Amino acid sequence: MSLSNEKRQLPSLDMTLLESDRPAFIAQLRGMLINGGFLYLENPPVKLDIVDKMVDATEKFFALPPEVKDGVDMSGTAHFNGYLRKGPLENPTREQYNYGDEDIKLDEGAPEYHKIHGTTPWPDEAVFPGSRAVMAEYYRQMKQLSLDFTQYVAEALGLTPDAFEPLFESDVAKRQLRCKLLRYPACAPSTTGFVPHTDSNFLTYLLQPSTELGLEMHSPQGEWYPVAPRRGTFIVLVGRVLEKITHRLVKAPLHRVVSPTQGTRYSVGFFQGVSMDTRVADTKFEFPQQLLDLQHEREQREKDTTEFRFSESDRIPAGEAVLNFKLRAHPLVAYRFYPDLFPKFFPDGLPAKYAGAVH
Ligand SMILES: O=C(O)CCC(=O)C(=O)O
Ligand SMILES: [Fe+2]
Repeated sequence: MSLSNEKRQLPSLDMTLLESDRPAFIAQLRGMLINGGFLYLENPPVKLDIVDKMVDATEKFFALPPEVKDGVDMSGTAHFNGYLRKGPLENPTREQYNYGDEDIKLDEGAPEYHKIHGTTPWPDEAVFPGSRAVMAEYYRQMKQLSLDFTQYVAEALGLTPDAFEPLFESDVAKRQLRCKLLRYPACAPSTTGFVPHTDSNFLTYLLQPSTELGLEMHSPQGEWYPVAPRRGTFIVLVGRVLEKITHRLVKAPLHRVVSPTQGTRYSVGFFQGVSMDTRVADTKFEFPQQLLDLQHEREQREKDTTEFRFSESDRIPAGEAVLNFKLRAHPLVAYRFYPDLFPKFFPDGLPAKYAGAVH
């Protein structure tokens, strides 16, 4: 039977429980990971003062003149950081800005896919005063949350807290983390702001600062339902890497964004990926039978009969899989920064619409 949206109870995990009743916190997290793969994280250690400053910085970024935003366009770097606009200048359906760790230096002889990790083009301090520092501080705090939360997830899945460490760069400074600011302007009803997808990474932490609805989850019964913004929370989502390394003990939830019809919706995503060199299909974890039983019950209930299989992209290093995906999506970056790989993805050369950009 399908639930009407009014009756739908969305999973919510209070981080203060970690101190007062850790076993209860871990048990609740376990249930939410196995059944649903997403949750509202209440009372996170990242406090409202930095969150509010981050939201202010996000709004200020998108309010910059188009030529400033174009000056930090993603197509100007090899690292998939910077500004990206979907749709025409006057009428975009989505704008986005990605940034990550600074001071990344490629090791001598590193494989080509290590280039996905690198610096971000920033607007000049003169036109964007103070905001870069705020964004760096938000990133620092989210990074710490992601390191801690990874341990809780391992524990919730019946493993030792550090069980997932081998998946990540041993040097914490080099971990695959990215922050993405999103702006969705008002559009005609039922405009798609972000197509239905599962996140490809390990875990995602979404901040939804606007009151506008937009984010929707797909229920096992096949309905889309809203996941409304709640002040002071993050929405944590399981990504496909976590789904795969657990052989689907947890599942990455399908979600989408419907554009607002009035007002502007902002969202800030913090994306935690595994090491560029991790081959997802080579990982091996032993989960307690009691948890595998819960997985089985979920699969029965949801009539989920598809067999778990790794795909070809799980057998290559995770960074290479990310690069392959991104190069297809960003022909100009492929052309400018990955000339050896470019012909593999674009045997007929640059698509015509980019011709003007390379002369
Ligand atoms: O706009 C949002 O809140 C979600 C965006 C999203 O799903 C993504 O960037 O993967
Ligand atoms: Fe997503």
